[in-house]
Formats: sequence, C-alpha cells, structure tokens
Amino acid sequence: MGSITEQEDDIPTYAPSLQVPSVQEMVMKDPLQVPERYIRNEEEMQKKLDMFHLSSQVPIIDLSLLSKGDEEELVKLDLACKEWGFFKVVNHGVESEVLKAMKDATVQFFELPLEEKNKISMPPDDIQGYGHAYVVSEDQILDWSDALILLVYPSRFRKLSIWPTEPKGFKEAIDAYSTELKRVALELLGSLSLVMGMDKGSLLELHKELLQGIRVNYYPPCRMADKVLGISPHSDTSTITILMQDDDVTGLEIRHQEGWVPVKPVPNALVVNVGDVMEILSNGKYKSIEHRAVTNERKTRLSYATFFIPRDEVEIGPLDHMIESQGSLPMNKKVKYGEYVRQSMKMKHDGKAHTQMAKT
Ligand SMILES: COc1ccc(-c2cc(=O)c3c(O)c(OC)c(OC)c(O)c3o2)cc1
Ligand SMILES: O=C(O)CCC(=O)C(=O)O
Ligand SMILES: [Fe+2]
Repeated sequence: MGSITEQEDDIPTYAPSLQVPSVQEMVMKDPLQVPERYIRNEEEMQKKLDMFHLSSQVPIIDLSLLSKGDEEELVKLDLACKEWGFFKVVNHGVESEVLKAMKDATVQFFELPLEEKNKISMPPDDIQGYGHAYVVSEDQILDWSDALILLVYPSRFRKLSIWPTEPKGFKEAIDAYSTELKRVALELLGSLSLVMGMDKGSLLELHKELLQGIRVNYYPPCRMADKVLGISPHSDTSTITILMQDDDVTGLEIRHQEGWVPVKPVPNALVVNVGDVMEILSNGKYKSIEHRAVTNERKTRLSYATFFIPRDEVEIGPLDHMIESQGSLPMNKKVKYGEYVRQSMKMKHDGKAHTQMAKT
C-alpha cells in the first residue's frame, strides 16, 4: 500500500442511483400534493402491533461507564445488541454546542434555494452530495426525504469540491461533529470487542482502517403522513451507525417483536445501531435491526446518521470463536465488504433482503 496521497484511487465507488425530485421543493410548491410515486400500500403502513408502550424500554447505555470498563455496563451493552440491536447513548462527552452547531449548519444548508443545493448534487454514479441514493428503478415507491451524504474519514476521502461553502462555518461544524463521533465510535468498538471476548483493539484492527460517512436526512412535513415513509424499512450495511435525532420530532421506528417501536428522542443523547457487519461477525448474536423513518404531518424533521464501515477489501464473515461460543453453524459466507455493499445498493431496499447474498 502506498503513501496516503497515493491512495486516492481506493475511495469507494457506488452503484448508480436514478435522479428524483427534491421532496422539500415539492412540498414548498404545494404542501397538499402527494404524488402517487410516494404512496405505500395499506399493508405496509399498517402497524402490525401497536408497540408504542415498548418505546421506553429501548436500552440506554452510559458511555462514561463503558470507557471505565464497568462490568455491569458491558453486560447491558451485550444485552442491548442481542435483544434490540439499538440503544441510546448518554454521557458520551460530545459538547451540546458541537451537536447544536451541526444542526444549525445543516438546517441552514437545506434552507438554501434549490439551485444552490444542486451545485453539489449527487452524480448518478456517486453516493456523495445532495440528492437521493438507492433509487434503482422507475417504479420504486419513493421515500419522503432528501439527503446530504458525505464521506468524512479518513480525511483523504473527503470530496471537498462538493462540501457546501454556504452557510459559513459548515465545514467546521461537520468537522468538529465528525471528530467527536469518531471518538464515540472508537470507544464503542473497544467495548464491543470486549463483550465479544476479544482484545479491546480487535474490531478496529479488523477494519484495517475505519471509514466514516454521514447522511443528513431531511424529512419535510407530509399531509398524508400515514400513507408515506420518510425512509423505507432497511438495515444498515455498516458495522455500527450513530444517529443524532431531532430533539422534538419522533420519526425513527425499529422492528421489535413483529411490530414497529418508535425511538423517542432524548435531548443530546445519540442512538446507536448494530449494522450488518456486526451481525455477520458475531454470527447473528448481535442483530442488525430493520428500521424506518415515518414523517410528521406538520413538522420538518432532520436526522444525522453516521456510518462506520471497513475498507472495501476487508473480508467479513463470522468470527470462529463466535461460531463456537454459540454452538452453531456459520450463518454467513465470507465476502469482501465492497462486494457486499455494492450488491446491496443494486437492490431496491426491502428490509433485510440484501443480507441474503452473504448467507450460507
Ligand atoms: C432506504 O433508505 C436507506 C437505506 C440505506 C441507507 C444507508 C445504510 C447504510 O448503511 C449506509 C452506509 O453505511 C453509508 O456509509 C458508506 C452511507 O454513506 C454515507 C449511506 O448513505 C448508507 O445509507 C440509508 C437509507
Ligand atoms: O431518520 C432516522 O431516524 C433514520 C435514518 C436512517 O435509518 C439512515 O439514515 O440510515
Ligand atoms: Fe438506517
């Protein structure tokens, strides 16, 4: 492997996405209009079971305890990943000013005129920029959201030519936020290595290099909120994802016991989910849970998903000791991460359907 400047060709590339209109613009022009392409069938929208009462049971993990190696907190982390695949993180040490600066800068970005935002629109064959990823067919039901997606670490992968120059301070805000989230992710990967029975640095080593991308989701209000979805049900192809939610508007729902459980925002808390890579490495012990975002009839919601992923060439498969400790057979074959993610991007997002390609 060459020096850092010689490595530009290893920036991950992605499957093409079709161009679709800005939902924000559509709503601004006519708040009552909901085109057919966004309407879901009743079966999909029907809540199989009303799981609202389980909202308060989504586990809460104290990062300051994890970083001290607190045994009880490590057990809670293990259980959260096994039983929920999602948990909220408190006492993470990210200053509220850093979170607020990120929120302010991105709100201001989305408030720019469309022509300004389109200056950094996502090209059809790339995942970075402003627009919509994962639109793979003309007849796909569309999500009621727009997005801004950027790779942030390692810094040589930053496509700075498309980083918004407006509003002022955008780069600084995203930089400070991403650096802090990297610290949180490293702490979590250390604790996850421990609960998986490995040395603290093992998961990080396995990634060769940890890649970090951010997706800012913008969900405008929808007058037919019960007929559309902000984001279709999917599991993340990441190792872990850290989500900052809007403090006031609930939108994230996670699959639990055959129903959808809303994850209520806790101001300043972060939400973490186990991604497909962790599910594969742990031989299914930890669950990469399907989730979706619903929209609000009156309010705009923004969410900030930071994905942590391995390098494309890293082979992912169940770890031997995880297969043994569960006394079971490997649930997945070994695949290169790059192949896995590109295969999944070619498919219409349909829950966990994309995970089949790596099953034994
Ligand atoms: C249906 O709506 C969505 C489906 C999938 C994703 C999504 C999942 C990821 O795991 C993911 C990711 O890991 C990633 O890092 C390279 C990324 O780029 C920053 C994603 O956009 C991404 O998106 C979102 C919505
Ligand atoms: O908006 C949310 O709460 C969920 C976002 C999400 O799942 C994603 O960006 O992958
Ligand atoms: Fe997600």
